[in-house]
Amino acid sequence: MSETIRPGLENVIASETDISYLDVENEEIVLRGYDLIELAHHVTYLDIVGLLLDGALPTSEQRHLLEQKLKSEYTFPQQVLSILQLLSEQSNMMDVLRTGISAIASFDSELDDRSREANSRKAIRLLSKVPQIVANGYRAMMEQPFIEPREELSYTANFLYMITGKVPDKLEEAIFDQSLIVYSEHEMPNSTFAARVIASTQSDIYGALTGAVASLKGTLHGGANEAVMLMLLEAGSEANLESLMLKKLAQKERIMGFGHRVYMKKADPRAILMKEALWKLTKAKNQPELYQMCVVGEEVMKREKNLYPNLDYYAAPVYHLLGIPIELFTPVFLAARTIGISAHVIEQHDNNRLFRPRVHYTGPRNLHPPGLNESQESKGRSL
Ligand SMILES: CC(=O)SCCNC(=O)CCNC(=O)[C@H](O)C(C)(C)COP(=O)(O)OP(=O)(O)OC[C@H]1O[C@@H](n2cnc3c(N)ncnc32)[C@H](O)[C@@H]1OP(=O)(O)O
Ligand SMILES: O=C([O-])CC(=O)C(=O)O
Repeated sequence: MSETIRPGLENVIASETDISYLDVENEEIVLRGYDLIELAHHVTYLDIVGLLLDGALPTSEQRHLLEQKLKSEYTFPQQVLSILQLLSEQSNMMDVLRTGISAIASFDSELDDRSREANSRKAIRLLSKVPQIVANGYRAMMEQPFIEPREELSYTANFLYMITGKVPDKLEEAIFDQSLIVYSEHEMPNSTFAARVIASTQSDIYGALTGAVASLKGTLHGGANEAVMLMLLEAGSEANLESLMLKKLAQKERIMGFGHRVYMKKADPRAILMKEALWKLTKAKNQPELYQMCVVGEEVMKREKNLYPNLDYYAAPVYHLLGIPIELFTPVFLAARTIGISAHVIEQHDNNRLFRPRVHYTGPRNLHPPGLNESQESKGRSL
């Protein structure tokens, strides 16, 4: 057995996949052969859903059918809403989401059918229901009345509407849609790996996604977008942000929204796209200070640590300007990533090999229970 250890499985190839690939050298996120950033400029989130689920970009007729299918699954079990209401009002919204996804599993009659067709149908159901858990889970915590999806709105506009209670304008909808695209899929991050590990036991797609939620909650992963916004609000101005960052760095703290296991010394292409989106939004909403503040933060980190922003750094202020509560930034990330994770679970089930790595053991050996002489052979417990 090879004894090479890669802590954090850094650079270890864990799977074969035809879903996506981070081509760091050429600064491209490859999504089923396309450049994700190019897609984000030219297609919608629903096209990405079709691409990830069926392997090809949908025609406009197929896109329409896909949207109809999603909307036909909007019905939501009242029992799950009641479960969400029973949770503590102090709950972290990712925990609420985790509970909600776990609970809706029991209402899916195809839960234990691992066929590609059934898995695809379950992915559609999840895409219809996860945004509702995000929006109504928050309402349950805030003791606000639940909100119903509106079928006359696009899938994306409805998601934002259910969160904010306000129908977004065209720019807000387009920028939110772009954010869902860039969050939709990213090769083998911790959450996707967690989902694939779970799916590799032949467990179901809901369980795999539930595990992925727990993974994404952490601040070294999806939780960073919320931490970024809290930092920006704490600073409140360009000058304060610089001094806050310098103080954190002097205390050897990590600055959320910077660095990345795969890109690390290169720009995250998605952050560049969200930076452009932030510029457009701050201009439309006449709030240039927020954009300027983020640019200063980026410059400080480049100068001090030679680190680049990741997607979470620029998605955070974008979500803030779209009126999304900070506690929902990471749940929205998960909702967008539901399609990517579903594609990975389907691929895992289609071509499965159980994940079961080994360890390099560093603990003691040859210990014996008290009272047993080292030279005596263990004869087992006499009962
Ligand atoms: C969409 C996403 O999920 S993207 C990730 C979102 N997460 C964050 O933004 C959290 C902040 N960033 C980080 O903690 C890291 O960059 C990670 C976890 C994303 C990647 O980390 P790793 O690949 O494990 O890199 P590692 O921890 O080895 O860092 C390498 C060096 O860069 C430093 N570093 C990395 N990121 C940061 C940061 N955000 N702030 C300060 N220093 C950092 C580390 O301290 C380390 O320095 P050292 O060699 O002097 O000890
Ligand atoms: O790729 C990663 O490790 C984290 C990330 O950026 C993502 O999941 O979008």
